[in-house]
Amino acid sequence: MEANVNVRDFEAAAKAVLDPVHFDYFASGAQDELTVRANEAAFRRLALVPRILRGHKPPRLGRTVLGSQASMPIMIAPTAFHRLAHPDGERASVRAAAEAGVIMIAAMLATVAIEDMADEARKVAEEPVLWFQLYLQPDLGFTEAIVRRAEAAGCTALVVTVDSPALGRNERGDRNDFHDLPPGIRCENLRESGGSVRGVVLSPEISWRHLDWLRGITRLPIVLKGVLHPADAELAQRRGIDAIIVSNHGGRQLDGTPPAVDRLRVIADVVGGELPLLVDGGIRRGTDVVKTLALGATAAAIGRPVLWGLAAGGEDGVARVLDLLRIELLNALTLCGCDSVESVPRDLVIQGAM
Ligand SMILES: Cc1cc2nc3c(=O)[nH]c(=O)nc-3n(C[C@H](O)[C@H](O)[C@H](O)COP(=O)(O)O)c2cc1C
Ligand SMILES: CCCCCCC(=O)C(=O)O
Repeated sequence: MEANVNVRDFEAAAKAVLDPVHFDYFASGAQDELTVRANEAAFRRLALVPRILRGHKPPRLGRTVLGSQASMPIMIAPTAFHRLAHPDGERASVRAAAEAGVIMIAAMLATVAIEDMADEARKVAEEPVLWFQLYLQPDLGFTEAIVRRAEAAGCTALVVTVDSPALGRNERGDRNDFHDLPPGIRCENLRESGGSVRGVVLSPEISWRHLDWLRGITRLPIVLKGVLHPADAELAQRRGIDAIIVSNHGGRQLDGTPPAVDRLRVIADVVGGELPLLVDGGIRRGTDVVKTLALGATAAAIGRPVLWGLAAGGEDGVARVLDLLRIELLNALTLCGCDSVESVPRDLVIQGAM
C-alpha cells in the first residue's frame, strides 16, 4: 500500500486489479460524464490564499457532525456493492472507517447487511459512527422495516438520497451489459425473510410528503443527500431536516448538473449556520477538503476514493486512503495558516484557474 502516495495512485492500482466491467461501474457516470469530470475540474478553478505568520499549534482536525465526534471532516459517502471491489466488501471499509474515527454512511444497497457492518465496526472501535443511506421506497411498510433495522444496528442518522427519482443513464454499463450482480453477491439489506432479495424502486412519486412521514416514524436525524438548489435547501430546513449533503451523486444521475462544490456557497448563504452542510463529488485531495470548508461545509465526503482503496488493498487500502487524506488535510491547513477545521475563513478561497 505504501507505494500509493495519493488517491490517484489508488485509482490506477484499482484499475489494474479490477474486472474492467466493475471498474467501469465504479468510475462511470451518466451519459457523457460531463458532471463526473466537472466535479474534479471545479476544484482546479478554486485557489487558496493562505495567511502567514499566524503562530499557531498544529491544526486540530476533529469535528462534531450531527452530535457525532469525527476525527476529521472527511466522511465516507454511501456507495453500493463493495463486494464487487473486494471479497470482504463493506466489512473491510467499515473496519477501516471505524479504526480511523471516520463517519461512514452505509449504503442501503450494501453487499453486507447493516447489522454485520455495525458488528464489524464495533470490533475495532468503541463508538464507531455509522449512518444509514436510504432510498425511500413506495412500499412504506418495507421502508419502515429497513429504518428499524438501521436503528437497531446503532446507526445514528438516516441519509435519504433525493436525487434519484429515476436511475441515471449509464452508457458504460449498457455497453458492458452490466445489469446484475454476480452470483453470490447480493444486496443484503434487501433480503426478505424467505431469503429472496427484493429489487429497489426509484420512483418519481417520492415527495416531501414521504419525508414528513419519515420524520414522524423515527427520532434519528434526517440528512437529505443530493441537494443542489438553494430553494430546496430552504424547504428542507422548514421541513425539519437536520442536515444536507450538497451532491450530484458523483455525476451518476443527471448529467449536466453543476459541480457540487460550486453550489456550496449559494446554499450556505441561505441555510448555512442553521443546517450543517456536507458535500461530495470529486474530492481527491486534502486541499479540496479545505476549499469545501472555506465555502461553508461542515465536512466533505468521498465516494470513489474508498472504492479504489478497497479494490487495491481491502481494509488496508481503505485505511491508507483515509490516512493519506488526513496527512494532506493537516498539511494544507498548516500551510494555509489555520489552527483548526473550525477556523477556516471564507476568504481563504477565491476563483482562480490553475
Ligand atoms: C460506484 C458508486 C455507487 C454509488 N452508490 C450510491 C448509493 O447506493 N447511494 C447513494 O446515495 N449514492 C451512491 N453513490 C454516490 C456517492 O454517495 C457520492 O455521492 C459520490 O460518489 C461522490 O463523488 P466521488 O465518487 O467523486 O467522491 C455511488 C457512487 C459510486 C461511484
Ligand atoms: C436500481 C438501483 C441501482 C442504484 C445503484 C446505486 C447507485 O446509487 C449508483 O450510483 O450506482
